Amino acid sequence: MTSPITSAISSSTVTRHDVVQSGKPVAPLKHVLTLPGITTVAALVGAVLLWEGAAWLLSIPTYLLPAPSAILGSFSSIGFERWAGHIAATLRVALIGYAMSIAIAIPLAVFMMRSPFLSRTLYPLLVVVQSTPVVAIAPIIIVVLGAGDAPRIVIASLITFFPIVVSTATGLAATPPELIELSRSLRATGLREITQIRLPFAVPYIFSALKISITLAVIGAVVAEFCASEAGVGYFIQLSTSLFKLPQAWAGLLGARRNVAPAVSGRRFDTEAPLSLERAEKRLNPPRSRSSRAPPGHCSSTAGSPALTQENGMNIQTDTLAELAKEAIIGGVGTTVDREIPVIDLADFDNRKHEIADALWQASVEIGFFQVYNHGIDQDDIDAAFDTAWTFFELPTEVKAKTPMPKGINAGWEFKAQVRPSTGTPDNKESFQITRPDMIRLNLWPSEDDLPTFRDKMLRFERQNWELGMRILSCFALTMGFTEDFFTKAHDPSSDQYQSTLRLIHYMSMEGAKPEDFTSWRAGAHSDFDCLTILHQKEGEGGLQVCPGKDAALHEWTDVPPRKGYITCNIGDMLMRWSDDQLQSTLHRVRMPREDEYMGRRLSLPFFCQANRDAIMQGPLGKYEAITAGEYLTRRINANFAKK
Ligand SMILES: O=C(O)CCC(=O)C(=O)O
Ligand SMILES: [Fe+2]
Repeated sequence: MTSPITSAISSSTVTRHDVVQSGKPVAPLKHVLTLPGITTVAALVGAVLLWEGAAWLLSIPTYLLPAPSAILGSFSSIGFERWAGHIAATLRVALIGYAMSIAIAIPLAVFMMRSPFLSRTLYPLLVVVQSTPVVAIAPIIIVVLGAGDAPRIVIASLITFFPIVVSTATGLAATPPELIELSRSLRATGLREITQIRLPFAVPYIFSALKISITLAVIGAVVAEFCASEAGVGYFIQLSTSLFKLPQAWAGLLGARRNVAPAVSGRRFDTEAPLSLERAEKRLNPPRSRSSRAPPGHCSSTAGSPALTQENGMNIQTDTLAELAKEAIIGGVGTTVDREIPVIDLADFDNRKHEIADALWQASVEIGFFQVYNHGIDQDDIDAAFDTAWTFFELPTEVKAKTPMPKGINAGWEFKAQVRPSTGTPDNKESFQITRPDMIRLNLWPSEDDLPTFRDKMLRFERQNWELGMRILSCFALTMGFTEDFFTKAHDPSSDQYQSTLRLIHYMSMEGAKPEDFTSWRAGAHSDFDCLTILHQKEGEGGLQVCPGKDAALHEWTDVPPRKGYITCNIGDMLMRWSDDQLQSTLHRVRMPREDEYMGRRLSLPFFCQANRDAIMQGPLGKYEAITAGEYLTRRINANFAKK
């Protein structure tokens, strides 16, 4: 096995460049040569030396090709103020034209996407304008608009306009249709569909066009200055050539390359300027370790291999599971409202089964969350399970890292590795997951030396939760018209296909944390993958919030405070599918503590009743295509955990 620490902690500071297979450091020279820009600078210096040598050896006349040293000489003879004046003039024209173009092109693309009529009418006109060489129409525009900056700004704007309109329209139209359907089913307004779904999805397309257009804007400005101007780099080059001052013309050309282009694009070699396009793109569209972005025009995903992208705090996924689409559009903070969470008494279960089944059904159809009491698990057993869980989290990192969670598997230890599709940031937590067959198959139990009796205690608690889960699920089976043991058979614990999971979660203490740490989530908004979740929490360690389906578009969240003696339960996506969407798998999340709340560590122990791998899930109405619980779960896990 590779070092457990490096394989378990995905955000390790050790990079592949630093270590080769043998573990020895990479040779320093090789390291230097791989530094970005070094080889480019070396090639540039070589080319300049060759040019200089050729100019002297072959005695090339200065008016044909001046030597680099002659160009350098004219640079210094021109004077800084003159340079700065010409560069500023070109910059001003290029940037105003570029900004004007963006201000018109993006709204126009939105209108064209909304109106096929407008699109059919305007698109051919745009193609005609684009295919007319700007050099050809520049003199006409100058005649029409007269002297001053106006004609030059229009020319810079015209040349940049087409790529921005076309790319933006393409990005807006490429939004996955299931996301649009989902937003409409959540009654999102047209404006919200554009601003929160289509535009964020189009961000990479728009930025590709902006990057191309920024250099086009400089070309447009310089071309316009060739035709009519009294300042600017184009004017300076034109003037220098007409006076046969070729080294000066070359200096003007290199000055434009060296100063104008990087200034407008915000890039100087590999260093980012504070206002660069790339920085802006990263802000709107932060790359993440596990996201795989398709370049504009390429759709990268196939069913079963989810690809995630994040746009403006909202994740867009290309896996076709509708549940992922639901999670993807609910990353924001939203507001908090009070709602009643149903409370159900499970006492005298066998005699009251039908009454309990009705109460469970009603709660699950309406909100998908409920709390049960008289549930049959002793409070002492629950308290003991929390204590045992803490003995695991207290272990030194290197001991926990002996049992790391393998890729695509719901078992073992992970540290801040779960990135929710809703937020795109890792949950602020660590967890240890117990999925019985995987623990043996992949040797994921902590050893008895490291943690005596842990395994036995956790297995006992796992079994108690399974029993409670099956009791509740048998009520749903009754109401759905299945045999009472339908779900118990689908969660058969004696099968090697068993994949129900007991999860021990430790949310880090926020005592003394910086204000910015409170902007992340302990657990980002999600719906559970399973049939039913049985969630043990400790009184005083709140933070769980739910956002029921019909109100999801309003982003209204409700706190569900833990109460001693009550276990919070919720329907998961497997059961929602299996019931043809009659039962609600509700979005929920764990927020950071508020100022007046307990700031210490938070523990929770959810048990996820996940149907066995070989169970085929399909509801009586066949609303969803049949899928095995094994495939379903793998796809959901892969959409949540970093690829290793
Ligand atoms: O810790 C909690 O209260 C909720 C955890 C949760 O929702 C989950 O792990 O799916
Ligand atoms: Fe959950």
